[in-house]
Amino acid sequence: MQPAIIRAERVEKYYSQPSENRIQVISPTDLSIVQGEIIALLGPSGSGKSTLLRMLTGLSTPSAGQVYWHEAPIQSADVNVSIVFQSFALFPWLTVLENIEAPLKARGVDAATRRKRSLKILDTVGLDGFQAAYPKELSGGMRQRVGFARALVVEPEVLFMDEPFSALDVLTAENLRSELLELWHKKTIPTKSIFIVTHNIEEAVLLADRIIVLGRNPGHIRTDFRVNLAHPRDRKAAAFTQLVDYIYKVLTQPEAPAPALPNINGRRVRDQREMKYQMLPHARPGGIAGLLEFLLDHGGKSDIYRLADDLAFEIDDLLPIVEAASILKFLTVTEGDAAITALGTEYANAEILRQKEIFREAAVENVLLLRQIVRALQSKSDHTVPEDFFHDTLDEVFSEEETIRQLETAITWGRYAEIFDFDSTRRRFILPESALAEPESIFADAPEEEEEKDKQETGL
Ligand SMILES: Nc1ncnc2c1ncn2[C@@H]1O[C@H](COP(=O)(O)OP(=O)(O)OP(=O)(O)O)[C@@H](O)[C@H]1O
Repeated sequence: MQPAIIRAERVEKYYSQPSENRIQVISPTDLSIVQGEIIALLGPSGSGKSTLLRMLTGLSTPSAGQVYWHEAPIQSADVNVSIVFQSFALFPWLTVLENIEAPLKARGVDAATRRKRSLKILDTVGLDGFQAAYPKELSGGMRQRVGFARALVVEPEVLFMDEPFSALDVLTAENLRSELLELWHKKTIPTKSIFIVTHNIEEAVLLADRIIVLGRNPGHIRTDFRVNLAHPRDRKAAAFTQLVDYIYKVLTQPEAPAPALPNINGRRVRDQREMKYQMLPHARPGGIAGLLEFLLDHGGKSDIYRLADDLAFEIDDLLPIVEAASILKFLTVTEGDAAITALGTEYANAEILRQKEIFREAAVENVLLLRQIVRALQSKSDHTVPEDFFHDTLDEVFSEEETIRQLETAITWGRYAEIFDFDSTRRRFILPESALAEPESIFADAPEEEEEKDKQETGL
């Protein structure tokens, strides 16, 4: 799976009651927020949506389990999130501009920078001209714009919203929703993920890339699925109403197991919790070769943090390279140590052409996406396949942004190792002449057996 920005592992929440000992509000729950997605959290009143949101932001500590921020325990991490509340939660005694500046002031940002950043975001959310107004002079919609501006001014990595539109009239809510989507899709805001709690099923289907529905007594995830509909979404489209109906069914049958996910446009909607698709780390073959050569020159084994220091790499830049080398079985990682394997040693010592050959065999054997590309190319009489074909498969598992990155990495690896050619004008994969001569040689086992095994492992 894709690395999580925030990951909740078996989190639970209990509250003490004067009459009883305690009540459980959330039962053990796993949930990850990854880059590039808008998640909508739906559920009946009292199912624990706000409680879960507060734990994911680090505002509230789970009674059991742990929340991680970039894999570090959230309580000790430098968390960069903001929350937009239903009630706007503005300071009535401060002007619009001062309200927006407040979180920057709390973070110790100097006055000149505060002013500059606040004016810029004020402009982005359509509040120019209102900087000197007080909240009570504003309509609900304008107040919530201030709420958005105040949340966005700190450039949060994850933007949380707790029913942000439910105190607004229908038209104002619609207007703000589409403006938010525009900021997100045009990347006007650097926010990497949005998590929105809502009661409104249509709002969830309009906005979200992924929808989670909670059940109650105690709160638990009943369904968690990806919404693969292009934007702008049409409320009247069959696929849209099918999803709305499905969620409605889940919510109105609280005691029954969640009904089966529907088929949308001929494809079954996937439960996110079933997804086991391999995530390709974004490393270049040159980087992998460089790492192996360095390891070989330094005794073949090293602590990964030490390695980052020695190479003057940020750990976050080194980890994908280590992971890629590990997927290819060029090295093994145990207890924080990376150790080069016999295959890795052979690769590091080989001449360029032999290196490509070793990489090709390792990549096709160990990387599912590359295997699927080769298989598709071999099955086509013209030995070409459009990129879109794989885009659609990956889209079921990854966000749009990650899907593009997965394909970019696969193309880089495939081209380097001469597994396939890629026509970047027509966005098509092409089987090279050399593979055509020996079509089966690229698979260790018979293709059908391998294909069956891949399907069983990934469900795709
Ligand atoms: N501080 C608290 N002390 C005791 N119980 C609490 C506390 N906060 C929340 N609860 C209880 O936890 C349960 C979940 O509350 P929460 O507000 O998270 O649900 P919700 O799904 O967000 O509800 P709503 O949709 O009505 O906002 C409710 O039964 C609520 O009464």
